[in-house]
Amino acid sequence: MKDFNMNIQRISDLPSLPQRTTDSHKGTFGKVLIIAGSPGMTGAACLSGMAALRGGSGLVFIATPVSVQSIVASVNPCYLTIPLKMDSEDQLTPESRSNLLDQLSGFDAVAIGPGCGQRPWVRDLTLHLYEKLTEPLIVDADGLNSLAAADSPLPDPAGPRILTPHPGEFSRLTNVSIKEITANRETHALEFARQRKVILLLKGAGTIITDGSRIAVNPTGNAGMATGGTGDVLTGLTTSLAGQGLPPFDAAQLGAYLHGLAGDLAADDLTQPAMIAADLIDYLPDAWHEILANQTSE
Ligand SMILES: NC(=O)C1=CN([C@@H]2O[C@H](COP(=O)(O)OP(=O)(O)OC[C@H]3O[C@@H](n4cnc5c(N)ncnc54)[C@H](OP(=O)(O)O)[C@@H]3O)[C@@H](O)[C@H]2O)[C@@H](O)CC1
Ligand SMILES: Nc1ncnc2c1ncn2[C@@H]1O[C@H](COP(=O)(O)OP(=O)(O)O)[C@@H](O)[C@H]1O
Ligand SMILES: [Mg+2]
Repeated sequence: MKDFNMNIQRISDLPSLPQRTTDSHKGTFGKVLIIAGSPGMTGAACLSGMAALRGGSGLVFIATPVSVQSIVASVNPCYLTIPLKMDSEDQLTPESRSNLLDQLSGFDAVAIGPGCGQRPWVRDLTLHLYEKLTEPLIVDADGLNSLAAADSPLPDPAGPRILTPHPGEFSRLTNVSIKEITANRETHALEFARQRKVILLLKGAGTIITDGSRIAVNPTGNAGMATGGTGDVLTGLTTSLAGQGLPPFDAAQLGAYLHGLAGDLAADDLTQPAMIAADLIDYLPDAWHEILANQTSE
């Protein structure tokens, strides 16, 4: 295999950041939608929504089941929420589905999966968005499980797709064992991205980002991030950057870098055992400081 490794040695190797001119307004930095959350897993929705805000999005909407909408809305006043109403078959009601789909073209990027649970509505919506959405779609967690459970082979997507599995989710997607994936991460990641025409962000120590030809191995992050919710944070961050107009590969690469850098800064202050996913959000400003300072100095 040709050596495509593009390890980020210097911050200037990173993709260029969205520029903030003095006359910018919240519409300049993207309006994103995150379809996330369910009873018992509202945290995933809140974490990804807050991460998208700290990623620099102008507007963040969280579409979540109406039964948990007030819980999700209560955690942070800066994102908005859209209620998802279910019928007796645990599918979206026709009104709720059309209301959501009618709004989609107004978003610059969409994410689905964090904390959704493996419900009929999640599978239906994930497969519909995966095939039809023309805007960038980030698929994580139960969105990935929906793709993995699909009866027929996945169609070529209508727009850019960023899939963000950990090895367990990737094993379900590929029917390759976790052991084999872990032993040959780059090979399996490259092949999947090339075959499915998507950006694959394979999480773990040394997260891999590939579009099937280019490949980058993320140098930031630490084992303190092995705590529930950190993947949900990455989904919000990646969606935010894609919503700000970064090409999908760059959004995934910069998202992973920022995410891991926030994790490293959190670990320095809080120790690896004591840090939690919410700390990554609190340390994103410091991570931005480091990246922005280096971008101007180099
Ligand atoms: N606060 C909230 O609301 C939170 C909500 N969350 C939501 O929970 C939902 C389920 O997501 P999930 O990742 O927790 O469970 P799942 O998809 O079953 O994967 C775990 C399995 O994969 C295996 N595995 C192997 N390698 C692995 C690796 N490197 N990293 C991770 N796992 C690895 C692992 O192996 P084992 O532990 O057996 O060794 C285990 O068998 C999802 O919607 C998510 O958004 C969470 O984000 C947490 C906070
Ligand atoms: N040992 C580690 N070193 C670096 N990063 C890690 C390590 N363990 C976990 N991470 C990162 O933490 C995140 C875990 O994602 P995920 O398993 O989806 O968490 P959750 O679903 O609980 O939010 C990924 O971004 C992964 O790269
Ligand atoms: Mg996850």
